[in-house]
Amino acid sequence: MTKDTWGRVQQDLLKAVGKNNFVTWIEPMEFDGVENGIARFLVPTNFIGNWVSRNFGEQIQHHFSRAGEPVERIEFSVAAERPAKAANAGADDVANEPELEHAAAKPVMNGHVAAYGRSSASRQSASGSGIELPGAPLDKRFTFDSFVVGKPNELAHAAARRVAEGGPVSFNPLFLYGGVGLGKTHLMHAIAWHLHTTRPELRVVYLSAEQFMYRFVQALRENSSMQFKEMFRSVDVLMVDDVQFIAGKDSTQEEFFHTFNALVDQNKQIIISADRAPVEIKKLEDRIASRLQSGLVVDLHPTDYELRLGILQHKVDQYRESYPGLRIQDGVLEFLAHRISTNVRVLEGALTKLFAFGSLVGREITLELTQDCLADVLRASDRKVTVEEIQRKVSEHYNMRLSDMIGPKRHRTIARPRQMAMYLAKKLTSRSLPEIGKRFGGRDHTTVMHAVKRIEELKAVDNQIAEDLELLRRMLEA
Ligand SMILES: Nc1ncnc2c1ncn2[C@@H]1O[C@H](COP(=O)(O)OP(=O)(O)OP(=O)(O)O)[C@@H](O)[C@H]1O
Repeated sequence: MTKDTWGRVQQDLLKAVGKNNFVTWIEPMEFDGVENGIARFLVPTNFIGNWVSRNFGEQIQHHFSRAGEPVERIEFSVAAERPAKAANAGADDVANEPELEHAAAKPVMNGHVAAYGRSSASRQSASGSGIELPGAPLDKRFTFDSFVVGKPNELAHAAARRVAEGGPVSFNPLFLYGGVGLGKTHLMHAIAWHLHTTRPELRVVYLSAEQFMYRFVQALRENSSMQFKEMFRSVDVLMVDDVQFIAGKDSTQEEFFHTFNALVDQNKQIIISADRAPVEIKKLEDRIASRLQSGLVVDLHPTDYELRLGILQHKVDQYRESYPGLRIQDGVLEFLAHRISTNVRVLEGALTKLFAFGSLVGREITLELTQDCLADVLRASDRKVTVEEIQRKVSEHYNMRLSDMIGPKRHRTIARPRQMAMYLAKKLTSRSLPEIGKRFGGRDHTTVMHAVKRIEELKAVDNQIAEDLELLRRMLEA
């Protein structure tokens, strides 16, 4: 058995698994020979070894047989750490992002330390290297207790709780995604607070992807990339918010990728959030997208009426503790939950404004007062997308008749856009499945459910559909 055989096997694998997979998974493996039917490889991390074994093991065996060297088993061992990256890496990321130039050059504020569990002296020192653990401050209000659970967020909440409660790592990473203001950051902070109380010995770091990049670029400028690596690799739980930010920033992505692998390898928990699913993040390297999907991916759906009402009631209860005299007329919260369906942040803002106004004028908050005080917010949320608008835009886009959206035709050229319109209706409006079904010619809610699931599957594999959806979404939300 010679290295040439491995060369041939590699060529076959390249054809079989495609260039991206090949570069990400196969190329980093160093062939170490075959002995007694066992092919041995050195890999940079356990994570890569496990992944290759699970996903490409059989193919590798198959191609060895074809090359005349049958192997019964493949074994991986971890090679020594790779040399540090070139010192000028990362410069492009900043150059691509001119407004960051200034910020990246600034030292990261001390106030941004969010490492828990050690005394402040040891907090300063990750693995004894005299470096500060990075992180953003946590919002005291963002706890599990203050997170209201409803249908649209129950899965994300359950997953976050499971991670916070610890135990054997069952899904890593946890990837949370959803539209603006739906509670991603709140859930991440809640995990951090929970861990802080229950397992104070853990080093938990929460930061935005943007801060990750600042730190990285700063480390490169100061020639301290080794400390940077050590620092991030010494944490027990890493949370990175708004990861879509690193899309298109090549060196930061690369560094993030290595940090990610190193932590997963040590069975450390990673929690990531983004405004969309990994495959939908443009300019994110495939290998990163595939790793981000390798754990549990859950989305926070747009809120429904019940959840909004629950959140409002929760806020009112909290507010009552400080202002016992607060009086709200029946129906006001229902009115707000019905009228403001954009996102929770807007809903909260509206309520705060209303409370402030109510306490200023010292009166009961009536429906009339609400309408006066929140006229601008209510007008803005009137501009929300309707199912009818979605049907119109999708039919225009696919050059079909609007009547076919609600008609009985089942040909794919009509059925597929109809499914896409149902999917968009579910994602962009607060209508329930039966309500959407009704607007599509009285179809059953299971038909809508099936459409949503089908489109979800298709957009992961069909670029055209993913792009069309993105375009339509942008036009509708404009
Ligand atoms: N289910 C919920 N219960 C209580 N408050 C919530 C809930 N969901 C969101 N909020 C509140 O709404 C506000 C926005 O939430 P958050 O910042 O977590 O959103 P996000 O998804 O991270 O948004 P962005 O994409 O803008 O970062 C916060 O004040 C948060 O406390």
